[in-house]
Amino acid sequence: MDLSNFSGPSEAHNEFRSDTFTTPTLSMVQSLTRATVGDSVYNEDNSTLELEQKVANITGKEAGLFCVSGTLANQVGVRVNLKQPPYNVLCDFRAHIYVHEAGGLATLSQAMVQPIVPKNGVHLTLDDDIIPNYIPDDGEIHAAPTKLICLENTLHGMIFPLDEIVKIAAFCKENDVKLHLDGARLFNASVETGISMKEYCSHFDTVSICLSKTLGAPVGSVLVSDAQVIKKANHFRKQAGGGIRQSGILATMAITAIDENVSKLGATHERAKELGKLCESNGIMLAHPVQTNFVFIDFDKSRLDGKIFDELSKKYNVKSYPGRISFHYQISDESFENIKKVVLECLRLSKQQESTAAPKSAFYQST
Ligand SMILES: Cc1ncc(COP(=O)(O)O)c(C=O)c1O
Ligand SMILES: C[C@@H](O)[C@H](N)C(=O)O
Repeated sequence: MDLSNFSGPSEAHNEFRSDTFTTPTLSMVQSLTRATVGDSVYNEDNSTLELEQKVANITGKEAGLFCVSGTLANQVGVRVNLKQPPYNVLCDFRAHIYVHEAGGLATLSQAMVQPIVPKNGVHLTLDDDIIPNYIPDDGEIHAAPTKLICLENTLHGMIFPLDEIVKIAAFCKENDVKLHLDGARLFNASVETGISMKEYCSHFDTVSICLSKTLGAPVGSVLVSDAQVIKKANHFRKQAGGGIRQSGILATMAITAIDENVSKLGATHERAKELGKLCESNGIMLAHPVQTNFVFIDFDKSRLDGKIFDELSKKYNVKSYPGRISFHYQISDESFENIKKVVLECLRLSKQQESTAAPKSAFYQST
């Protein structure tokens, strides 16, 4: 069997569009020899049960539910926290669950969503953002009471401060509001801060953890919570068509991704920070501070030309959005040098061209 496709450099070696492009490794493929093939709709696949328990143990929760995507893990995580409409969900206006999950909050949860622009421009705070937008469940029939708050850590690569999480969690407990974390890149936050996954997750009712991005598994996320909550979440997952039959082959690859790649996240952050420093030392404005694996360049304020960036990306054989440069552990040394050349040459040529209408970056707009 020719496995050379998995043993050479990853196809994602020059991929800066997203860490979702990470590809399965030879060790992940080899893990398939250990995969069980039970029907996990009946909770009879041991590899899937092993993965779910592994992530539950890492996060300090009782149970986990393997989902085929972070979107499904989030949407089931939201739904399982909500009981009787009308209700309102508070989140950051940039939150993935609001911007990139196809309106699932409205359709799957019948939720009114209140997207909030954080006053500090970086992350939500209890006093400045949550409390002013919180709607009490006091019987006032014109409103939809707030019954869930969703945080995201990291959000655009930025780490949500633990002290603020603690304050928001205490508020939720005092006001019978549930708290969900979109932890698609929580491993990145934990590696960067040294704060354990258990500590972060202890403040939330439900947490979704992605394994298919920064960790490099081909598929999957795990929703973690109390056992009773996960039992009900499984019901909503099935309702959404998310019941998976022989998921053991995906589970063993995800287990391998956790075992082998968490330790590699720090190096991806260092590269992102290096690119961020290079930008700032050359007068290029960043839309967000670089804290983990994303560099968000403010093309408008920096007067950079997105078309020039795209042309240079082709010239240097890298794939990237102008406004967001994403790092992951499969980026090659050569591609890292090339993305730096793209950014610096884009600055030089944009200045040269002094285009008066620098087009907005194609994908992520700065706030
Ligand atoms: C913060 C965040 N949450 C959730 C998701 C959803 O994950 P998926 O693309 O697997 O649905 C993503 C996507 O990468 C994400 O960036
Ligand atoms: C686009 C979005 O769904 C994906 N999570 C990304 O960050 O690339």
